[in-house]
Amino acid sequence: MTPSIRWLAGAVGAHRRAFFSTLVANLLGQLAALGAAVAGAWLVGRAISGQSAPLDLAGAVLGGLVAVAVPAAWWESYVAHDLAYLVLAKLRGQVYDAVARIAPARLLGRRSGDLSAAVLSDIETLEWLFAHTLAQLITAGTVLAAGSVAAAMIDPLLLLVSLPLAACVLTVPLWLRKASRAQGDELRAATAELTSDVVDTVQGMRELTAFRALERRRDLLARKTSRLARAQAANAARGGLEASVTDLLIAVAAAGTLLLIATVIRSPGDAPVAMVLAASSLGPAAQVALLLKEYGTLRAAADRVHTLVTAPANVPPPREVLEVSAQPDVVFEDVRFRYTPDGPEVLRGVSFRIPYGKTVALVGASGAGKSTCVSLLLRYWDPDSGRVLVGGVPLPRIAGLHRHVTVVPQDVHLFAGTIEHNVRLGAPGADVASALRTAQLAIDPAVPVGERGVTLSGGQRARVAVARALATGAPVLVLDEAVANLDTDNEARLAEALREAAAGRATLVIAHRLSTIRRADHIVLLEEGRVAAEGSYDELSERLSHLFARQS
Ligand SMILES: Nc1ncnc2c1ncn2[C@@H]1O[C@H](COP(=O)(O)OP(=O)(O)OP(=O)(O)O)[C@@H](O)[C@H]1O
Repeated sequence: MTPSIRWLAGAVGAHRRAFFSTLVANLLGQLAALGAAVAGAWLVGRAISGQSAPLDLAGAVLGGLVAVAVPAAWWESYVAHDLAYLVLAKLRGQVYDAVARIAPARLLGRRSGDLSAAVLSDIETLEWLFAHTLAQLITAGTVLAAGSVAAAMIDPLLLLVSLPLAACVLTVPLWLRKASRAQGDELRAATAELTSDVVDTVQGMRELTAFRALERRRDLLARKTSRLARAQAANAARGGLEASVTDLLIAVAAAGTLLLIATVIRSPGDAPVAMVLAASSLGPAAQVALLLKEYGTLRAAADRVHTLVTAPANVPPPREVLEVSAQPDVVFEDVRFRYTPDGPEVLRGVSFRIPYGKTVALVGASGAGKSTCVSLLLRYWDPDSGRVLVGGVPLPRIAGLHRHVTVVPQDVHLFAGTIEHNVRLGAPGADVASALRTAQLAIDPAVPVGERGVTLSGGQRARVAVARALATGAPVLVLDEAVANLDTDNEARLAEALREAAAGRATLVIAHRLSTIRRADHIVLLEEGRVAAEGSYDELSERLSHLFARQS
C-alpha cells in the first residue's frame, strides 16, 4: 500500500459509521441477489429432475429476497455516495489549506492548470474509490465464501472448479498492473498538461492574438489532446481486455461445473444451482476486479493530492511571538538568501533600514534582488542567514504579519466582484470611500470589475491595489513598481497621495522611474544581491544616472 492510499484509508476511517452502513447495505444487496438466483435455479433443478417443488414457499422466498435486494441496492448507492462526499469535502478542505500554506512562494513553481487538475479532477477520481470500491472488496470476499460453502454442500468437488477460477478472476488486474500503473500516470500527466495549457491559453488570449500566434497555439493544444487521447485509448484497451478475460473465466466456471456434474457427480438436478453458484459467487469478485483495473488512475490521483496536502509550509509558523509597536521601522540585517539549495545566492549580505515615517526606494538593475527583498519582507521565504525585523521584532516572531506589512504588488490580481469587494480584501470593515479617495480613484465602489479586473484600465487596477493596501491600515507599506501603469499626470497625483499616506508609515518603494525615486527620503542601490551604495537622491545622482542610462 502506497503512503497516499494509506492516507486515503485513514480519511475513510474517520467516518466509520457511514462506511459500516455502506458495507451492510452492499452485503445485504449482494447476498439477497445471490439467494434469489439460487432459489430460482433450485426450482429449475427440481423441474429438470422431475421432482415436485413447494411453489408457494419458493415464490415467497424468492419474493422476499428480491424485496430485500432491490431497496438494499438503492440504500447502498445512497450511503456510498454520502460517505464519498463526506470524505471528499474534507479532502477539498485539506487541499485548500495546503495551497494556502505553500502559497505564494511554492505556487510560483507550479502551473495553475496543474493545480486546478489536482484540486478538481483528481478529487473526482478519488470519489470513485470511496463510493464504489472499498465496501465492494469486503462484500466480494463474503459472497465468494457464502457461494463456496453452498457449493460444497452440494459436492465439495465443485470447489475444484470454482476456487481456482475465483483466484484467477481476482488477480486479473494484477496481471497487467505494471501497464495499468504506467497508463494511470500517463493519463493523469496528459490531463494535467492539457488543463494547464488550456488555462494558460485562455489567460494569454490577448497576447496570442496580438502576436498572431493563435494557429501555433492550436497546433500545440492539438498535440496535447492527441497525447491524452492516446493515453485514454491505451487505458481503455487494457481495461477492455481485462473485462473480456474476466467474462471468459466466469463462463469457464459455469461450463466446468456443468461438465463436473455431468461426468463425475452425476446429479443433473443440482446443475442449475451449482452453475448459478459458480457464476454468481464470482460476479462481485469480477466487479471488484473491473474496478481495480482503474487502480493505476486512482493511485496517480491519490499521489498527486497527497503530495500537495503533505507539502510543508514554506516558512514555519510564528513562535515565541512578540508585540510590534504601532510605529515600527523595518531593518534588513546582513540578509543572505538563495531560492534553491543549489541555486545562486541572490542576496549576499543585504543590510538597510526604513525608518518609520520615511520612504526608502530600492533600486538596481533587473535581477539585482529587489523583488526578493520584498518577498522576504512579506515572509514568503525566510533568509538563509541574517534577519528582517519590523519594529525590532524578527519576522518569525510576529503573529499576523499582514496586520503590520501590506503590499501593492507588481502584478495586481483583482477578483471578479465589485471595487468595494476588492478594496476590502484585507480589511472587511474598511472605509472604502476614504481609501479610494487617497488612491485618487474617483469611481463608484459598487462597480463590478470583471474577471481579473478586465473592465478597468491598467492605471485604475493599480489604484484599486493601492486603495486595498491602504485600507488595511498596516504601518509598513511595500510598493512594488506600483506606478508602472500610470501616466505622468496620474503618477504625480498618486505620488502626492502616497506621500500623505507615507507620513504615518514605513514605506519601501521599488520603482524604475527616476521621478518616483527622487521623491524618496533615502535610496538603497542594489547590485547583484549587495547594497552597492545608499544615500539621498543628490548623493547618488551620478550612480543613478548611470543605472538609468544603461536601462534606457
Ligand atoms: N522564484 C524564484 N526562483 C528562483 N530564482 C528566482 C526566483 N525569483 C527570482 N529569482 C532570481 O533571483 C534573482 C533576483 O530576482 P529579483 O526578482 O529579486 O530581481 P529584481 O531586482 O526584482 O529584478 P526586476 O527589476 O527585473 O524585477 C534573479 O536572478 C532571478 O532570476
